[in-house]
Amino acid sequence: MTSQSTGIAPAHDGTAEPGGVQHQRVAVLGAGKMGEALVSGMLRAGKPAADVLITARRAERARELTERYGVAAASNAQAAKEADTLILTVKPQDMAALLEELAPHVPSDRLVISGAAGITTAFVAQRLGVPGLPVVRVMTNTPVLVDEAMSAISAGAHATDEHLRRAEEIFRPVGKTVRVPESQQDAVTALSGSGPAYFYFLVEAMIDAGILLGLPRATAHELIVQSAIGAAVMLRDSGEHPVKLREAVTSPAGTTISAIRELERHGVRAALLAALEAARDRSRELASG
Ligand SMILES: NC(=O)C1=CN([C@@H]2O[C@H](COP(=O)(O)OP(=O)(O)OC[C@H]3O[C@@H](n4cnc5c(N)ncnc54)[C@H](O)[C@@H]3O)[C@@H](O)[C@H]2O)C=CC1
Ligand SMILES: O=C(O)[C@@H]1CCC=N1
Repeated sequence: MTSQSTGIAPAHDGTAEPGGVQHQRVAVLGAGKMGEALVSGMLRAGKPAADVLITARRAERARELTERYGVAAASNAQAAKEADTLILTVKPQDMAALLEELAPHVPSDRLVISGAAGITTAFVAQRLGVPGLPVVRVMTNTPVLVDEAMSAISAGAHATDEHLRRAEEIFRPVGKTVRVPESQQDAVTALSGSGPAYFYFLVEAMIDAGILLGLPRATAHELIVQSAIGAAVMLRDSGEHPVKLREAVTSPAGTTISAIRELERHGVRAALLAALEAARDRSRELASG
């Protein structure tokens, strides 16, 4: 595919639009579930579709995204040439091959953002082999789809505050962002990257419990989902520690403490500690394939 066929001009660095808005072109390389969520988030946040490019392995997938969002599709090499910021959203296992394909085409003034679990900025920088190339690592999560993502952002060796700010501009409209040292990213991946899955797992188990207690599935589902939303909003908005919020539900000799005793007896807390440790360890392993 040529730039003529995408109808987009070569990359430019931060041209000021009328009104002073920075005009940066962003390419999402490997637009699967997370990549698509980011594209839709950037568009919801007001980024013009003309400033967003996607790449996909299958032509059919590229066509689907161009039709759905009005963004242009490109090859990986072309995206490297035409976008100021390259966001890599392939699976960790596909990262080495993507970087090998990109390496001859990435100019040193690009910002590369890796969103893959376990892949370090050093892994990306070493395989691209471009001296001084800024690389930022971001771990986000699927609530990016509803603008409630938790995205943790870390600078690689050559990434400056300005590069972190550019990454935040992309991820902040779709949720909350924090800056963390890269040494914490495997733990972050275990907590907030995978975190939504643990909550879904708990909700699924509690719906089953409702069935056990004789409730219709739809009723159990509605009761637990709304309780989860209510609890999440209280956690976020009250500023209270979860222990305090739990204590407020737990009446002396009441129902909640009977349930808590069973959770403790079955080692749910210990299971969560072990589970997140396993996720952290798996994140560490992913860069080695
Ligand atoms: N799913 C999740 O909850 C989260 C995922 N992540 C990370 O996001 C990344 C993507 O995950 P998903 O979106 O779930 O995976 P996905 O499989 O839906 O998307 C990856 C896409 O990359 C494409 N691809 C692979 N190699 C390519 C290449 N050389 N050129 C162009 N396209 C290529 C694949 O065809 C696929 O469409 C992973 O690295 C994962 O660790 C991060 C946070 C949360
Ligand atoms: O399960 C995974 O490997 C990805 C990374 C974080 C969430 N999902």
